[in-house]
Amino acid sequence: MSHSNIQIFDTTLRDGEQVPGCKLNKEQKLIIAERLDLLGVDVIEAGFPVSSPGDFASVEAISKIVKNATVCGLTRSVENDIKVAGEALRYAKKARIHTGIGTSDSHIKFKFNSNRDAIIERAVRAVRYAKTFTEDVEFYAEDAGRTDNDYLARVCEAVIAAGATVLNIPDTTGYCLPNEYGAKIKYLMENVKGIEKAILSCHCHNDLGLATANSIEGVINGARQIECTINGIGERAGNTALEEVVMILKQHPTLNLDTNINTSLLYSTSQMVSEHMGIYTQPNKAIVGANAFAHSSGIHQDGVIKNRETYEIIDPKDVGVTESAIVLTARSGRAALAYRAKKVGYELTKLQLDVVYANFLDFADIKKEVDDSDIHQIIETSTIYNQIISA
Ligand SMILES: CC(=O)SCCNC(=O)CCNC(=O)[C@H](O)C(C)(C)COP(=O)(O)OP(=O)(O)OC[C@H]1O[C@@H](n2cnc3c(N)ncnc32)[C@H](O)[C@@H]1OP(=O)(O)O
Ligand SMILES: CC(C)C(=O)C(=O)O
Repeated sequence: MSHSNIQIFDTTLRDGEQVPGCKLNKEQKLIIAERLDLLGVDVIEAGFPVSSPGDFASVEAISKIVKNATVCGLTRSVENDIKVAGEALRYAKKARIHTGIGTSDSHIKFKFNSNRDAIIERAVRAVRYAKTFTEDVEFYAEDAGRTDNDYLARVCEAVIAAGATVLNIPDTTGYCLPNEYGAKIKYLMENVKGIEKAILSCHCHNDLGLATANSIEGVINGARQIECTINGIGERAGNTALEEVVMILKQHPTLNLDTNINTSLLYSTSQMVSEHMGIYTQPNKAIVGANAFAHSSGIHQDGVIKNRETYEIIDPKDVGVTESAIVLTARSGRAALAYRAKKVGYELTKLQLDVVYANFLDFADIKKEVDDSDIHQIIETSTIYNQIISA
């Protein structure tokens, strides 16, 4: 079976930048946009042009420099938002306007004090107007996760008829269970007239820690685009993490789903975004966290030294990490100590290792991590040091 391509829509510069305290200036946005283009994302959501003169200028500047990806600007279903986005995107080689409106009963009642039919009319008007600036118009049905499927299908049909080519089905509040989100996508694939003229997109939030799982269920059920951010940053608990969905699809070839991402740039891109945004990445973060390829317990270390695959499903080089780390702690065993001692120049016999290991445990019990200089000290202060160096 041939593989289907999943489009990666990166929204680090838009939804990612909605994180409190992580303002980026134009220069930083340009650096990140260039890197995303190199990484191989298909779409860069560069900002929300009507929101401020600074964001307009950033989207315009990004449009001028991006070579391969489509550059996208977000709008509400408001004529002036769309006009301003069209202007900001006018230099892009490939431009997309992303417009939309809330479709859940909660949004319709409380945000818009409106009704279902009127919301469809506003959606259609927005898409038609966006089409006067670019052929590539994506529509988001905000809070689709809590929108009932029949009405959502009606919205989708109406905006496809108006010319939308991508239908974004956001789980805006991160509410859906993976099977529910997958079933929603399946329902739309099976019940929306004209669905063959558009692709469905997953935009999932992480309020319950399900953003990645939901996005994967979405593409398994027929969606062909995932909206995500580097390190999963984004509004509240964040968005689907780009590095996670990309590596899931790569590590599970039986899903027959591919992306265009150059995965060897994932780690350095994560570091770059974290530095510019001033947002620290948790050490246990999947794929790009400092501990993602670090082993500190003896049984695991022994396995990894014998064969990396015993405890690693990803080759660190595939994501741009040079090598796995064997971290020495009080939970480490002899195999790990011998491995690290060899790296700093000591080839220990089995007998020598037993003696040095006893010394090591005293040391490790009072230190969080035993480093290279500690290893020298442990060996130099051991009773058999002379025997080790004369060998
Ligand atoms: C789920 C998401 O992530 S959506 C994107 C969220 N990102 C942002 O909001 C960042 C950019 N936003 C902004 O800069 C500002 O909110 C602006 C410029 C868009 C609007 O600012 P203001 O005009 O001052 O409005 P404010 O933000 O207070 O309220 C939002 C208004 O937009 C309306 N609105 C919200 N979403 C939509 C939509 N998709 N389509 C049409 N109108 C909408 C609200 O109903 C409200 O209108 P009201 O004042 O008539 O009640
Ligand atoms: C604007 C839309 C796509 C969004 O960010 C959401 O619904 O979470």
